[in-house]
Amino acid sequence: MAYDYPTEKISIYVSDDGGSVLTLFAFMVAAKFARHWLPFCREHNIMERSPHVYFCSNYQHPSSPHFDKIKMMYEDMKVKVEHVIDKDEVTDEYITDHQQRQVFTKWTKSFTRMDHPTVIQIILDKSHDKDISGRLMPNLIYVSRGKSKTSPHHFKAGALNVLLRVSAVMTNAPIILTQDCDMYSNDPQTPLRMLCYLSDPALKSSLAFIQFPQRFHGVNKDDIYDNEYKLPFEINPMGLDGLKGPNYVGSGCFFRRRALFGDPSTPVAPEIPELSPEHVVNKPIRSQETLSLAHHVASCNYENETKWGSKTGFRYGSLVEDFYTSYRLHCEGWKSLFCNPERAAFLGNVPITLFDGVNQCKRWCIGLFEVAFSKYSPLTFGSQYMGLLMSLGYSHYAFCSFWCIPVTFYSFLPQLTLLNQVSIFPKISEPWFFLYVFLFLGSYGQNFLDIILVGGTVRRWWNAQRMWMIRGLTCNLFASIEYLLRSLGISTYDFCLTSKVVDDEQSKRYGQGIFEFGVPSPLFVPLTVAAIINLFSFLSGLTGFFSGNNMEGLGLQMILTGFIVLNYLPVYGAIALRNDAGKMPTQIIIISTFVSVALYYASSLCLWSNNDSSKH
Ligand SMILES: O=c1ccn([C@@H]2O[C@H](COP(=O)(O)OP(=O)(O)O[C@H]3O[C@H](CO)[C@@H](O)[C@H](O)[C@H]3O)[C@@H](O)[C@H]2O)c(=O)[nH]1
Ligand SMILES: [Mn+2]
Repeated sequence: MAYDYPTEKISIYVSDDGGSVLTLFAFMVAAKFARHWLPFCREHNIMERSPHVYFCSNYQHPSSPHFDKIKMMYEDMKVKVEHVIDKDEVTDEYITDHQQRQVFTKWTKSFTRMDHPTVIQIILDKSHDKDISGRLMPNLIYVSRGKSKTSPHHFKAGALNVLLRVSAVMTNAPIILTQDCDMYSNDPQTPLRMLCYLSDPALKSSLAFIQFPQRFHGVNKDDIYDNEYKLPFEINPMGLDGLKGPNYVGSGCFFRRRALFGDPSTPVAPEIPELSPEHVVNKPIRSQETLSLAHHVASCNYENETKWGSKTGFRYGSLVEDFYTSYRLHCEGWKSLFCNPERAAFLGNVPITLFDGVNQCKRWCIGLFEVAFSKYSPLTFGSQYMGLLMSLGYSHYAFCSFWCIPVTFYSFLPQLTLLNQVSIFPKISEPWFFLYVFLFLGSYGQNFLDIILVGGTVRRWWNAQRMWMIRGLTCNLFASIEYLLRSLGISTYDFCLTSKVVDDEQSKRYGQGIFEFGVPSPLFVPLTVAAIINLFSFLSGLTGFFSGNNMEGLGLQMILTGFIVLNYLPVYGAIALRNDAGKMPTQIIIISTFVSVALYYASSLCLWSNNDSSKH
């Protein structure tokens, strides 16, 4: 709302997919505060337009009565919202007028998160609502789409399509910014940057969207979980920008509305003319007609037998609706652009526990598999419609979980054979030895350069490569198994939201750079087994060397195992040295020990019988 842009041209649609009366209440209170906040930002030319960030930051705030007053208002607003959240209901004391009471009556007894009618509430209307300086305010509209247990809701893509339709009926602006609930705008000038591109006549006809990188606040010093994901959010998009453009990453992206309705040359007409990007809205948003049409297009059955999710709007069929939508747009012939200004345009939250991080990654990997093995697979369909390089770019993501295969092999095979003193790699004297060394140094060297060149540090690189290793045995592995089970019809999956809850102890440990396990989840078993086997294998190798056994040909295995042990130091700490709530849960340690011992015996049996048969 506080962008440096004519306010009467901005409309904000807030999607509350959970349908919570508390969210609506919070926005009503926030809108009141905005009447003071917007003029305050303009007058003092403030860069931090998120009040939370502004008041938390340590900048030199002007110490004027004006500042103190607005800070007090902000605190008041916060207390009000927190109070209502604690009570878990909007009590009468907070309802100021009849109109508000009217809205809240929509939350009847039968209203649940998964089953409720549409609620659309105009909180601010740019044709009447003014701020305290007399300027008109942007539209602020709360939308909670209708839901029923019997109709599919398609997760975030479904929510975005409802916003597309409701906004078409009410205001139909040609440019749309999508923004996640856990992100905020960090630069009031962003719309101007975006307009430079979108109004360029040379680009205009085929430019579908402009993607700003996902950047984050609150990442700890060395980014222990590689939450910044520099590769997919910053490094790769720069490369893709030289082809058809970066993929959409779900947030911080400006779309041309037209791009969601057919390819650049042949528009796909929506089922009612009011939804067409060409439609000119000529009724006030509060008119009965507009409101009832808006409710209609937001209802849970509206999409039945329409092209929504297949030919128009955000596409359905993958948990990574962002990736999939931009993939289909690129196939249709649209282009995109990457805009990466020095000051982050948007900043978001990161998961602060390993469990949340790998779970988020697991959802992405499953979603990517859904694209990889769909009839629109980037390898077959993609290479036909957008060229080899672009389709390789998309395939590289779509199939990324396959990393679990080499990572699993390299985490167990050299170690188990080392424990049994069997050599599997070439000896130092053989020429093949240098191929291994070259491949290892080459891929690690490239990754190192990539990260350093975008301003990363050596420690950040180290942590990023460690997380790659950990993801191979957690999210990549489990995503592959779950995808397989789903394909066989054994299970289904869900969009597990990334946790937005803040636990003080967890935040503290995250701040200190301590790995947080804590949750007794099967996700951690392969990782723990690998940690145990690598440690024992490395120790047995060391004793072998020092006691003068014949260790010829085991050098590479020793180096690899030592490297993995070094990477797993935080895992050993979590298993043996810690006592806080974030340590490795005892169940996981016990199960993993059993599995490790079993693996060791199984491997010895295999290798002995092999040896025996080769002697015969
Ligand atoms: O059924 C749903 C599920 C999610 N959301 C919204 O989707 C957004 C992203 O959800 P979040 O839990 O924050 O997931 P992340 O893993 O952090 O999201 C990343 O991954 C998603 C794809 O899986 C992208 O859409 C996001 O933009 C990207 O930030 C949030 O605003 C949610 O409110 C819905 O509206 N309805
Ligand atoms: Mn998120």
